[in-house]
Amino acid sequence: QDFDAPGLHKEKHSYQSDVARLRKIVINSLYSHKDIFLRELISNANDAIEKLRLTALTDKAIWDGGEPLNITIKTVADEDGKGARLIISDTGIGMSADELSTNLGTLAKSGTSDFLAQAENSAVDGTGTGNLIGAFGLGFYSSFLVADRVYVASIPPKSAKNPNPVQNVFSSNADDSSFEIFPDPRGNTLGSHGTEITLFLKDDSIDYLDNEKIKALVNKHSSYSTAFPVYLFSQTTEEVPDEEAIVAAAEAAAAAEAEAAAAKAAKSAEEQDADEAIVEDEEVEPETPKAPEQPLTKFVTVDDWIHLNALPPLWMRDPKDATDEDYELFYTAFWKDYNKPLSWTHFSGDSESGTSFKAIIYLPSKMDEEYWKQPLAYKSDDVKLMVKRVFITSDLGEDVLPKWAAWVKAVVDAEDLPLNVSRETLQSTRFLRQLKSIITKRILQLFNKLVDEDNEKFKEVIDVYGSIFKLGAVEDLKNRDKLMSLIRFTTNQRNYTSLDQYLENKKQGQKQIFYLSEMGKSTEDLAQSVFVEKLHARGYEVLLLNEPLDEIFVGNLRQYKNVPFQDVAKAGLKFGDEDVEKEEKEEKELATERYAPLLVYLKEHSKDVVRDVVISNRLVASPCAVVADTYGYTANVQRMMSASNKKDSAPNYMQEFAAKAKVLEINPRSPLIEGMLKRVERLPAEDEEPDEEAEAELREVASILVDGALVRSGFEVPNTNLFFTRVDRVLRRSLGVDELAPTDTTVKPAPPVDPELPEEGYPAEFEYPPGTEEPGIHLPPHLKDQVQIEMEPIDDDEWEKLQAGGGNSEPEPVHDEL
Ligand SMILES: Nc1ncnc2c1ncn2[C@@H]1O[C@H](COP(=O)(O)OP(=O)(O)OP(=O)(O)O)[C@@H](O)[C@H]1O
Repeated sequence: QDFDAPGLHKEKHSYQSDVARLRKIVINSLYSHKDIFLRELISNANDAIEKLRLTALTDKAIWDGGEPLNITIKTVADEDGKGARLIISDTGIGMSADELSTNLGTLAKSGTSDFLAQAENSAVDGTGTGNLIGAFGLGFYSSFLVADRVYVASIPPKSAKNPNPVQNVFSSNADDSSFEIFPDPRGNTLGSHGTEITLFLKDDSIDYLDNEKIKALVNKHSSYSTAFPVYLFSQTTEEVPDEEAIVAAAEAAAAAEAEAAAAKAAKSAEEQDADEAIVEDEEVEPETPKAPEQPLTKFVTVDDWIHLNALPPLWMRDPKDATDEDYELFYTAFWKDYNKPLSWTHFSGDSESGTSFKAIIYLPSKMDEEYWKQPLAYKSDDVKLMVKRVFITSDLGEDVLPKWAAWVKAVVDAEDLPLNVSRETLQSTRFLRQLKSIITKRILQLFNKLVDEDNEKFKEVIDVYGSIFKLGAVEDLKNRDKLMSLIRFTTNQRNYTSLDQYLENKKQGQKQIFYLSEMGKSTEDLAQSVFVEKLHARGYEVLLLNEPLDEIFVGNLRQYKNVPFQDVAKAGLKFGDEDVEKEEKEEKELATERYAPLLVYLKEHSKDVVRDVVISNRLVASPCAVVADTYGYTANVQRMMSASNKKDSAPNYMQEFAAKAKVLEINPRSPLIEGMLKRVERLPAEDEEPDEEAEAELREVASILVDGALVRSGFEVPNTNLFFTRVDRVLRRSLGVDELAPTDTTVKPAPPVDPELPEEGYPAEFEYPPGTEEPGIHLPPHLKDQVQIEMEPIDDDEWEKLQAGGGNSEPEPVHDEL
């Protein structure tokens, strides 16, 4: 009986809407990647067998270790008229009718809707379909790339919940929005557990009937997807001895011999009779009759199961026998990461506890986004522990790796651990405790090897792992020095500079490592900062830090090889060359004397923002800058503090104090500052008649100067509106426009309240954009930060037309802009 036999009771179910969408995307956009279906189905089969084996560790009734665990592939040409089929079976955990319906009819993944929206977009513009496969395992639904009809027959093992499991079938057509579930009309063909997926191939996919193609595909994409054997059904024609023909031939030969003997006897009797009569007759031997010629072999079709993944797993092989491609394919198959790994190391060893093991450690080329959300709480399941090639667990507990290395992907195969080791016992084994230092040591070695051997690759490493090294240096005291030596910085002079290189470039007398830190700012912008200008002009190197971790990093470490870090935006900066410093000191003293009136004036004027105003020796071209005290907040830290304290309404005096702990530094060589000094000096003395206009003007210039210094130094101005009103006034003055001439600020008020209430709800035919439940403007996620919505002004005529159309008889005042 087949799946479509008449009279079967088939229960019809609808696909969850996301499944319908996903299937559509898969079918429409991944056409040129059809091959992936096989990899996906083999990977599912592997997972199902793995699950069976793991469940059986605690419940022997499920599988006693006797029956073989394997995956089989069989092709059937359309000789029986049912259609060409590819059948993929496994002896895994199987599914009940309910599981068939939930697992194959719904998507349980979080973030699926986002993914689908993204996928739909990339499918529309034809880009990124390759990435799409990478971003999301398309799993079972990729079957529909090659099949227009799919049947999944499955039976779960006997369990307390399901003591008499039945083999059920899930069936669906590629274009159906529903699927059916029904008991398998063939009865139980799968034994005690397992799944069989029958793909009725589309006309354009008949080439998957070719065993050679299947072999090539499994070799390329799936030889590492599973450690369980994958067998391909094959039929070959062989020439074998044809027993029947041999017997018949022997009989025929015997008969012919007998006939010949009889003929000979008859002839000799005849000869005796005629002996005297015909003496001259020549003696002629009677011809021996030949047995009819028959082939003694025949051609038979021989069924065979070819083992496709017979090579030992990659980690068990000698690294010399494996190619880069082998390592890359293994990585993809094992961790389902479709981005090529950055690098890897393959080694074997003996732990101190005497366990010998083989391992491969990979550096992924992208950090899992989840990692950076909470690097110190990230728990990976990417270190896979095997015992004698059998997967045991990837849950190795909290501390299997240092936090900074929790992203690593590794497979470790231990020879001498018991196969049925439970997670709890495992965690107390010495081997696991040693694993942490083994893996950490090897990762660091791998990074150092890249530093020594492959500079270009190491730059890629820095782009991905740069922040990780900083985190590690803060968090992992034991490996701090090694991690510090891996960190690279952009400086005002070069890129990818290590701290050792920085120290080699240190100038005579320099006793500080100079840095400027502002999160999120480009290093180009940082290099232009007022705080860097003099250091740069004099040839000093300054580390330009713009990553979130940087401030924490320098704040925690404070020094490298006994040389302290110095924030160039803070007080305490010392060049260290005594002569210059002496000269500068004298210059500064002279300037302080000369600029005393301006310093006093500015100090009074900016007392709400800064603690003091002083002559600067750090500025070259800029007129002024705001510098934080050693204990004060830099602009960067102040921004971080105010972002994290927005909701905290209670005033924090410590913070206010720290925020004000900054100094305005002015550049005595700047003409602007000189000009201001002159203006201050020209102000009438206290006992003279005040010149209100001149005073107001100077106040304004001073305010703009202080605010400008704040902005230049990365701080926010206290009152942006006021700042711009002042700039506006100065601009008017410089243009000779009347400062007090008012701007026409009249606007047309809104029309009166509309008495008509909008209808509730939305029209019946209203369709929300896919993936949204709320009305509104919905942008696909990749456009969210790039698109701004602008309202178009409606001109008066148009508005009046609208008004007239709306039946409003009285002319209403109208808006000139909406
Ligand atoms: N051969 C199988 N045996 C048992 N269960 C299966 C089999 N194939 C699929 N399933 C079940 O169906 C679910 C959905 O499969 P699907 O391939 O769509 O996604 P997935 O395997 O969970 O994810 P991904 O393919 O992205 O790894 C699986 O999680 C599993 O529970």
